Amino acid sequence: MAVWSRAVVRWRCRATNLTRGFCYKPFENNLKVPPAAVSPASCREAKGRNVRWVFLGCPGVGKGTYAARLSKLLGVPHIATGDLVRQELSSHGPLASQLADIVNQGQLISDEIVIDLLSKRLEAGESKGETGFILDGFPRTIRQAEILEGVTDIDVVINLKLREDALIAKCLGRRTCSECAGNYNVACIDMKGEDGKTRMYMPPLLPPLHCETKLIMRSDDTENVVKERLRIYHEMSQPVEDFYRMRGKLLEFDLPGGIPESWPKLLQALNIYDDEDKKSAAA
Ligand SMILES: Nc1ncnc2c1ncn2[C@@H]1O[C@H](COP(=O)(O)OP(=O)(O)O)[C@@H](O)[C@H]1O
Repeated sequence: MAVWSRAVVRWRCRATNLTRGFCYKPFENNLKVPPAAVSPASCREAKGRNVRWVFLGCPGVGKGTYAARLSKLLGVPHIATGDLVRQELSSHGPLASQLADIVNQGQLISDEIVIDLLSKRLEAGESKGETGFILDGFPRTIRQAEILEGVTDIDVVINLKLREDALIAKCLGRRTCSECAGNYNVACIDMKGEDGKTRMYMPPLLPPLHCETKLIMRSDDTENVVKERLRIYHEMSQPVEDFYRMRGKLLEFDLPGGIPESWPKLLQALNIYDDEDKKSAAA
């Protein structure tokens, strides 16, 4: 059976399991802010819900950062297709050299391959008893969105937004510790509010001393490749925003600044209230 058919069959089988225990009602409107699916909840209550959330947004906007924080807070897996692709690249398996060229040119890998990688990850999680997920970097094409919609009920799609000059600076400032895999950002963004744009201040997220000498950059975080990824995002992935907007699932979130400023506001937008808010924002 072709990779594509196998992937879809797997998705279809999994849908039965993933939709079991589903707590949120799908939205019944197409308003800018989805109300029902994010009914107010304390962290403890929210943890009991098998959330099926998706993060959309341009490269560098912070999908990984905020998805990882929510994943920790709500106790659901954070699944980033970019990470799955990078794992495949570092495995030096049969797909690796084919994928390396595509990723390093800032292009998207085929829907078939990405769905196959994601299906395997979901299957592995399912066998460990995982329910719910926060997807980051998927879907990125209308075809991917249609497949996902066909197999599970996504509750909320969080569309993170940031001005383009800040996105480029953030991608170029990204660093990962080669030892502990911690993610940091050495860029200090302080952009003036010209041409109707609001001032944007994002402090760097510096590594601890013991990571400083072990920092590496992603091979696709060079200026030309970042610009190409942004172009591809506008062409291929922006229509996905409309796909979810029309279904009343899109929660637009303009990042007001760095993590300390944005995190509490994101929780507020998601209707999650947390006595520990201030503590977690500062962490
Ligand atoms: N859903 C997807 N569809 C196609 N390609 C993907 C997908 N997710 C990740 N990739 C590939 O992996 C690369 C890295 O993804 P990611 O880490 O999410 O990057 P970004 O910082 O651009 O959001 C992408 O540029 C693309 O080549």
